[in-house]
Amino acid sequence: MFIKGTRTEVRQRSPPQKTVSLTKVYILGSKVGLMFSRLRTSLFTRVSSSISLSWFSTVSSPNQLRTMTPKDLVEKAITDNQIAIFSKSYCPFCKRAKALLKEKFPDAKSVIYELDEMDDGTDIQNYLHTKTGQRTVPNIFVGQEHIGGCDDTFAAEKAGRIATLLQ
Ligand SMILES: N[C@@H](CCC(=O)N[C@@H](CS)C(=O)NCC(=O)O)C(=O)O
Repeated sequence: MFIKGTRTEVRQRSPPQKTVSLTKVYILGSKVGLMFSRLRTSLFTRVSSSISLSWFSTVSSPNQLRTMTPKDLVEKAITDNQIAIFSKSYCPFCKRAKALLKEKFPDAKSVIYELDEMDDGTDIQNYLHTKTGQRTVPNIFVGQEHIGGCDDTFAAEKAGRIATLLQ
């Protein structure tokens, strides 16, 4: 603006610094993130223990076997159990097969490995592929015999083969 030939600058005040409030937002964001992370961990722990307490009553937790090689883990799971299921927690075929076997054979000594939740899950899946020729999950063994995937398990159960293998 010009007044009497002299240039008068009209300076606007710079807005108040936002650093403090941004820092607060950042801290709040971190706290919310931490809360979600804790909630997720607690849910995971609860789900894992509820599975362990129901159908795998007589089997040691899969986590205790983590130091074994993939081959030893697979072979021990098969020899130590009547039913061994190599699964992935989110897999719908795995869910169907697990539900069927649990419903029809609730007393069978069983173990389920959720390969997607294990550090060496991919190595275990690779070993299963070498052993059985099957690349997919679920990969199921009953009475030390390879049954196959979900469809194979339903067919075997319908044919009475699983009941026979468990006798
Ligand atoms: N027909 C198969 C289908 C199994 C299948 O497609 N499983 C998927 C997961 S839902 C799989 O193994 N994908 C490859 C992988 O996860 O490595 C069965 O009855 O088991």
